Amino acid sequence: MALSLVAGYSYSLLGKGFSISNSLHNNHSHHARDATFIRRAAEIADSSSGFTSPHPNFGCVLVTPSGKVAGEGYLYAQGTRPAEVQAVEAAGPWSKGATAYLNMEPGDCHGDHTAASALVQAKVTRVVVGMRHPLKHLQGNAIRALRSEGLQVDVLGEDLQSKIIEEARKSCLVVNTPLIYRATSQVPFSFLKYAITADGKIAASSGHAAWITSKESRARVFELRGSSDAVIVGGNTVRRDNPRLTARHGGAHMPLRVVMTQSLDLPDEANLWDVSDVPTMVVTQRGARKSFQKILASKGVEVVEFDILNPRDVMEYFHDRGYLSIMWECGGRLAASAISDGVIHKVYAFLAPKIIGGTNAQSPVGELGMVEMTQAFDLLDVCYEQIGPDMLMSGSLQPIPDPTPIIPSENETLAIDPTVNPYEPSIIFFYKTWDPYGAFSNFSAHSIKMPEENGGNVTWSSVEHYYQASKFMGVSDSGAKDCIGKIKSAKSPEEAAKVGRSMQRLHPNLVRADWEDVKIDVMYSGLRCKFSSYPYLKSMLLATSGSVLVEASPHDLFWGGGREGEGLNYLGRLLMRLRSEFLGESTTSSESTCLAL
Ligand SMILES: NC(=O)C1=CN([C@@H]2O[C@H](COP(=O)(O)OP(=O)(O)OC[C@H]3O[C@@H](n4cnc5c(N)ncnc54)[C@H](OP(=O)(O)O)[C@@H]3O)[C@@H](O)[C@H]2O)C=CC1
Ligand SMILES: Nc1c(N[C@@H]2O[C@H](COP(=O)(O)O)[C@@H](O)[C@H]2O)[nH]c(=O)[nH]c1=O
Repeated sequence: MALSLVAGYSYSLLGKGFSISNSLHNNHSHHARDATFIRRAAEIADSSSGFTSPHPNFGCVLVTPSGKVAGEGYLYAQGTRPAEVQAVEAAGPWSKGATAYLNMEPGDCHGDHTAASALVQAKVTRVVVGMRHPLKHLQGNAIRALRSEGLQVDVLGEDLQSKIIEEARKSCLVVNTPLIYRATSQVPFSFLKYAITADGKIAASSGHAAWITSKESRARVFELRGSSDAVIVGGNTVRRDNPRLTARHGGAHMPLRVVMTQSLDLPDEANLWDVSDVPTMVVTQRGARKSFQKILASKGVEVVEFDILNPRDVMEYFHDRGYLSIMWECGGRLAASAISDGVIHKVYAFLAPKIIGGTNAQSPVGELGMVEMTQAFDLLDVCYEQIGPDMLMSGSLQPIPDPTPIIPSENETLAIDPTVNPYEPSIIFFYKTWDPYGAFSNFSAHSIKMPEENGGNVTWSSVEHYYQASKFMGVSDSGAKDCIGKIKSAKSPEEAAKVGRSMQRLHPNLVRADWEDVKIDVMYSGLRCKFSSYPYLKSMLLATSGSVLVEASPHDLFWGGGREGEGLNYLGRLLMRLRSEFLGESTTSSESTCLAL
């Protein structure tokens, strides 16, 4: 049973040990109680930080009418089971009549096994939502769906308003700051981290910087790296420090390592060129040192050229790549350029109790062109924390953008734009699961049941799990079976992709010999199964009729469309083929190998 009914205390199965005493409960207003549990939902929403790549953070706390926590859940990664589904399972019969506290409105509310359907089926009667989903195409949908099922839905800042509620709402904004940036600007959330001496230097005048801060501070830096999609340094830092930039924090997630360099005058040998565990990307000026670009590519380093290399264009590119959170770990020159471009949103300054002196020793931010103190940027929401002998000061350069929506009226109808010709073929882009049409992605949380060679059948958590595992199928080697097992038990599609790709690279002998010939068919059978198993997905696909479907991956030139349309877009093509088949337009209807779930 998920609930411990010790008088005045509650305890969740997740072992996180959260409780609220009856006396406290009795003494607080309803707002205080709602605020407490919303804060808790926001707190657990961040539980996967450092283990998976940044994604929208969802937490759910189910509370009985007497104020006891019956179940909790959080989203582990994109494409995994919703927080609400987990909380309802943990609460069992205690869900009935309970209040669900959600830090953010759920995204997907179509079909079964979604956050909304789980709450409805479990007979939850009230839902308190910390904030509406900030992405426009998802905003309000789940709230409307829940209300239409008769649940009372109270949204903080709309249905509930007070100082204590506003503070609780802030914790919801903070835990999804990167997503809010994605919704409100064309760049990911970025933070600048640096280590300085007490006299404000990031290195000695010689350029030597290892180390300014303590082991404890550097351990915190590893955590910050682990919570990011990418870590960026400039060319000088590579030449001077030969950094590794890995997240050695004990979590599973490793960010992409990025070097920004105009000259591409980088060493032939560097720690960052070892990509056996973590990928590296070099972003540079178009045409820079073509021969060195080839050397880097031969080592497995991705090189991306820009017409004019600058932080803003790089961040816009990273936004298109679906990244949510970026850490800048560069020196003062690049930091100043990024701040001037307006792409740095937060600063983490680690201050060590040391003096190094030196008139030529660098400071963490180079020339910004300011001449009077009144021009200085004031940091907002500043926090101070002692870490070992050092101090960490963090603060925002800009307030978190306000995602407050214009609340759509109940009977609002979509205005028709007369400039749009409905007969003109349009292009529908899809990529990350939280994008519009994100359900088309292989990483979406739709399990599929596929037949096995021995006549049985297997359920795969996502098309990506099935696709990656297929690389090793039919190979009579216990190593190949191990790979399949590891991919099958991967906790998320991104983990399945990581395991599959690294096994393929490290053990090419375990990959089926005909993989390159069959991979498109394998993908097609997985997609066919997915869209046949979920009627609402099939309808969604059919509704795109007349539009070209493109996987908007700017870097995958086989499955995706590429940055400038140079990709082969096989994923989009297969979906269009499937759509034709469903529409009965295709004469080459393939035999379905999918089993009903
Ligand atoms: N204590 C700390 O927290 C840290 C200290 N350091 C120290 O800082 C020093 C290096 O500092 P610094 O040279 O400022 O840092 P970086 O090397 O991080 O940044 C400057 C370099 O970035 C590249 N770059 C690309 N685009 C731009 C752009 N638009 N504007 C500016 N630079 C761009 C250039 O590389 P290219 O020349 O290849 O074209 C340029 O030389 C080293 O001594 C290092 O040890 C570095 C990081 C953190
Ligand atoms: N010197 C300095 C930092 N420097 C940063 O760390 C990088 C080295 O990372 P790695 O090779 O992974 O250990 C280096 O290039 C620079 O970006 N960081 C800190 O927290 N404290 C310090 O004192």
